[in-house]
Amino acid sequence: MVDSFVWTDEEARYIKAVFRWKDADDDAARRQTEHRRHEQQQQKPAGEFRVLVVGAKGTGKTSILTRFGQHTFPGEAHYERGCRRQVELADGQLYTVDALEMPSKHLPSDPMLGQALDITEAAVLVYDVQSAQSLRIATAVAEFICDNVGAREYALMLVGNKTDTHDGDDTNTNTDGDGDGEVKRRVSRAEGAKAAAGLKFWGAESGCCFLEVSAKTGEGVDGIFPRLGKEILRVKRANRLRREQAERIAKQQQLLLAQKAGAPGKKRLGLWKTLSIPFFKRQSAY
Ligand SMILES: Nc1nc2c(ncn2[C@@H]2O[C@H](COP(=O)(O)OP(=O)(O)OP(=O)(O)O)[C@@H](O)[C@H]2O)c(=O)[nH]1
Repeated sequence: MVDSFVWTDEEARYIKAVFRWKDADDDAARRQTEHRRHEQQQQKPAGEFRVLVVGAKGTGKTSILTRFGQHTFPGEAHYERGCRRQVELADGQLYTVDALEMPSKHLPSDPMLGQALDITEAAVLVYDVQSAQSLRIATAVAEFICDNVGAREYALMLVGNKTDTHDGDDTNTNTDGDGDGEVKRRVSRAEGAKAAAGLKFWGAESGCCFLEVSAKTGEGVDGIFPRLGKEILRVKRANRLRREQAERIAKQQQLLLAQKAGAPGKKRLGLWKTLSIPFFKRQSAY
């Protein structure tokens, strides 16, 4: 077979058999995936997450949602400003994610952002790794959210998009503004991670979650919502524990007050009770 480019009948049969086997293998894998998808569709989701996707203009919010919802990069024909999809968390449970983009033109409007916060329980803050300004906007939005949600449970995630635009170097590669027309990474992964760590939110010791992705290649995008879902559950658990602890303390205080009120030496008996006590016992009743 090595010496000749013409296969013998036996070789041809062998090759065909291998390909058939490969096809069968692929078919089995495809059937398994479809079966799993079907099973997931039948499975009742354990819950639902309502997520706001927010960030400066052109950071790739629409592209991320399109990649997440339709597994494509938006062309001229279709794009997503909101989508609904199920994700599986690490514990194997399915959750429905309802993700909604906040158009960047509404970003400077506090009431608009406030309304969007009211109907969501988590936000993905998107910045473009080619723009330090977009990271500053994302952190400013995070601070606005922290100030506005108050005691309400809310989760955050910082996402650096467009990682495909650099050559894999993790450092800040172009700050010289040499005008060569090529846009490079202006925010290193370390800077993004540091910004996320600085966003202390809902008792997260290490700051908010952080991820770098590329909506164009799809890298990392599928990790956003399962990770955020996990964070939402953590925040909810932390809030429930906080509430339970506050209730426990309040109960203990009530008990202490009740004990204090019920402890004052001997009680003075009413007249009727006093008269009903035999005479020889009355003295000791006072
Ligand atoms: N190279 C690259 N380009 C991207 C990526 N994501 C988005 N873009 C491009 O960035 C531009 C803006 O993307 P959009 O998804 O429209 O950004 P947006 O944040 O929704 O924009 P606004 O709605 O205008 O705020 C488009 O030209 C996209 O093709 C990415 O991961 N890599």
